[in-house]
Amino acid sequence: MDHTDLYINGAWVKTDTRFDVINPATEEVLASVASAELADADAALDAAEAAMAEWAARTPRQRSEVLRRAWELMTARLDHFAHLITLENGKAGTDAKGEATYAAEFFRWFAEEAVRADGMITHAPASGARIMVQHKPAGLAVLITPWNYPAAMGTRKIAPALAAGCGVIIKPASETPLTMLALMPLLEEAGVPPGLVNVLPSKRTGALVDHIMHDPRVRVVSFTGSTGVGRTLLKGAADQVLKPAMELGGNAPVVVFEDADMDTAIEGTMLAKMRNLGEACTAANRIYVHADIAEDFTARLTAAMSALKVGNGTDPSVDVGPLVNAATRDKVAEFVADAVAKGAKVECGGVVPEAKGYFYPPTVLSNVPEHADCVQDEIFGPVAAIQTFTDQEDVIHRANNTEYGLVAYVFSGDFKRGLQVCERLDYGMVGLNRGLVSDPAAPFGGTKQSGLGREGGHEGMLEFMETQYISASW
Ligand SMILES: O=CCCC(=O)O
Repeated sequence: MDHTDLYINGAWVKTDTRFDVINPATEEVLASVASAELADADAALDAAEAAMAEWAARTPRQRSEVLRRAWELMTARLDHFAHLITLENGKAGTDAKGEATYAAEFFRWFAEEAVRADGMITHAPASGARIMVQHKPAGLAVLITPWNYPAAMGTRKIAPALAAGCGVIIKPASETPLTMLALMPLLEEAGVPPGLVNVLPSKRTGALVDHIMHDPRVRVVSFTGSTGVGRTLLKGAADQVLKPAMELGGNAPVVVFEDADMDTAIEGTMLAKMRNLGEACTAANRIYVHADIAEDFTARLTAAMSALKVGNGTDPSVDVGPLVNAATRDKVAEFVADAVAKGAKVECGGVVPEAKGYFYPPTVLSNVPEHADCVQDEIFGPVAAIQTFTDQEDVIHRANNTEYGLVAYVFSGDFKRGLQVCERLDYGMVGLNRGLVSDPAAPFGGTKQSGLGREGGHEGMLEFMETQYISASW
């Protein structure tokens, strides 16, 4: 591996302490990576502060052109990034290429948004003073990214921060720091000045992030990961009253009505379930199928899941790679064992293979009871848990009956009915006759315990900006 050290102020910094990154398909050590300490965080903060002063003073068009170049460069190197993603995360080649493309697209989208930081000027109704509203870069941002999308969850934060004029410090997941480190030479080549983007992998995540969040120069904390860690970060952010952007857990329901087109419903459910082998906060977690079509739906979903080839993601014929680590694989196996003990039927899969690697087979469970753990919590793996319903009001209630509110999916042949149901679902995003909502041009984010703020779309850049209002007379 070429880039395994800290990246601070445009330079590679070695450390005494290092940690191993494991290939989930082979369980072998892939690389030994530098682990940042608090002094490294201080150096990164100094570098980001200095670089941001010059970067924020550039015109929006100048910032936009650097981001556009980053998109061009990454698009030309998708295979390189996809390979790295597969090596450290495990996901299959098609998933990895999809992620690399998605990741690059955030640079293009925010290159286009950088020149659209709108404002407003109007008259105060009573005093007649001019009300002038503009958006300014918020300050330094700390970005904490997860292992499930080592590239895309980083670029979804870096691109809007840079578009807004902010400097950043990234703490990538300890399981998957290599992709983010490999992105740094590309950003240099695109014209990102030294110090503006710094990457600090670390085994001391909690202490490091807490230290950074308590530096008064930091104004934004942006995190993607579990709700539990999000709550801890929010508590830490409160001390400095940081702007939080939190993309947290999900428990996505899929509702398949009796009037749904079956091909669309199967294709959409497969995508919602198996994109990223289920290791996504958007993954279908509870599949509610109308009783009249449940038998047919279950048989067809089982056939589609059974047809997927499991193996090392570097093999181009493989559809499903390993899960990221043993703990994730074991948790998935526990969810299945719990559901079966409570009455669920295994339609396919459900057995951990003997071979090396953190593999879990695509699995379909039918007759899953509402009190099964996999209905209450995020599975984060390739397990489709099917339940049935007969009444529309009942299924809306069950779909909303969770502390999470990230994404839901609805399948119905009646567009009016589908939209009416979508509007009654308490979720930040809903897919109607689609199993994919993620799009750099759309505001990604959830309600309730699924988080605060939005990434992508027009809203994404505003997370890194402060609104300033000037009351003027002239
Ligand atoms: O897992 C979280 C995000 C996935 C996505 O952006 O589609």
